[in-house]
Amino acid sequence: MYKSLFVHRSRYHSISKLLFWTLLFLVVIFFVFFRPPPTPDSSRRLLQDGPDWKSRVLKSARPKSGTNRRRIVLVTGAAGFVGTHVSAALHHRGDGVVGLDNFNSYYNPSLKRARRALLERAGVFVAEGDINDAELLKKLFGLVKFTHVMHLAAQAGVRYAMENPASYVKSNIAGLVSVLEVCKSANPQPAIIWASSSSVYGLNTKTPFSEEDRTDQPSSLYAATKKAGEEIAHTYNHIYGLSITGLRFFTVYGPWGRPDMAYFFFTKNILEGEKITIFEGPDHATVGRDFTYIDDIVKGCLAALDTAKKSTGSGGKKKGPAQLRVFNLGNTSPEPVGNLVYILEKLLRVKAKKDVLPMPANGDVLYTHANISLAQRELGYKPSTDLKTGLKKFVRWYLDYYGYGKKSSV
Ligand SMILES: O=C(O)[C@H]1O[C@H](OP(=O)(O)OP(=O)(O)OC[C@H]2O[C@@H](n3ccc(=O)[nH]c3=O)[C@H](O)[C@@H]2O)[C@H](O)[C@@H](O)[C@@H]1O
Repeated sequence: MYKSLFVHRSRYHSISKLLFWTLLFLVVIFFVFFRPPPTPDSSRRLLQDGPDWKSRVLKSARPKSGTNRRRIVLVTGAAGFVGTHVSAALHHRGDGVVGLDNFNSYYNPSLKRARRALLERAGVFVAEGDINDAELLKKLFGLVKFTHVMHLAAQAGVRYAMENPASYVKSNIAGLVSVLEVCKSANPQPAIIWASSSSVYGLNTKTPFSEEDRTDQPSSLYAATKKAGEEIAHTYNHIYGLSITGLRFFTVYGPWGRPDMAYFFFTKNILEGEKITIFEGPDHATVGRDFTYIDDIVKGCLAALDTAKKSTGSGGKKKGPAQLRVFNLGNTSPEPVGNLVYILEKLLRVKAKKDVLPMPANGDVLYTHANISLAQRELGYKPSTDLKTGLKKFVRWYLDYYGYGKKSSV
């Protein structure tokens, strides 16, 4: 009996040994042959460690020689619509500019790459990376003493917030905090100008919207994250002495624009003979927007930067009260969405196939209209492009960029 038990045990041992070695063999094979490829983050980090990356950052950050410009600006979201235009304008006047963008796929990143190519041809380097990457931000601030941060990176779009709410929290709240954290610890601290939104007025019915009006009734998660951003700005200003200016943009449009916006995809659909939907409010109320042309917005951004006072703290310590501002940047001449479509039809010489439908409960608001007196007074902001002129410039760019023929009136 002992013998049979012994035989049984030794057989048991050899089976478990065999199992053990087979398992080990499989694990080794898995790691050698099926190891996951490096994540985009780690391969990006390799790029960021190269000497070429550093020298490109430093070169781009240098203000134009022969001018007395001293400003060195970090532009986040530099490959975005507003970011590209603002970076180009800052560089053009001689400021040092370093861009940062994560090239996410909210809309076709090839448009973002094309914008980056445009900037790089002009001499602006756009580093690839995320505003939530604290290590990357530290590295940039370690290399360059930024005087200003133009924080334009964000998850944009009102209606997409219902599809992907987490992306709004990640970019517009966590991302903003990450940028403010690196700014507060910098020595000297930069002044910050950042993109808020007209959507913070939410269900406010008092028009035109003034900075003093209530903004505690956001109608979309997008608006709520922008409103949260304004409160977060207050906190960092209060605790750390950061100089912060928030800009409430009103439906910005123009060349190199965002394909998720109505004027952009209406143009595409009209040209391709696809239907477009025009929303209307209860009792057939007209839906309207204070559409604002990109060049006017750029002027407003630069004026905000030029009038920003220095932050008062350094290395995470406040030394005194600092500037905290918020401005409407709109056109102050709202237009019904139907009018936008009418102008596009004329410019494209194509009749749109339209459906007029009640506005779904998707976070949209009925109407926006900016009171811009404060920006006029403090920034000298004076928008000068009407919707027809602005759309003409947009359509000209669109036809050229997407390679359409000449069948239009522009
Ligand atoms: O002002 C702002 O702060 C916001 O402006 C735009 O948001 P929105 O004004 O909703 O711009 P679009 O998405 O281009 O819509 C423009 C108008 O077209 C209407 N629309 C949109 C889509 C559609 O299929 N049909 C339609 O009639 C909307 O109701 C809205 O009145 C931007 O997308 C936001 O990122 C920005 O923050």
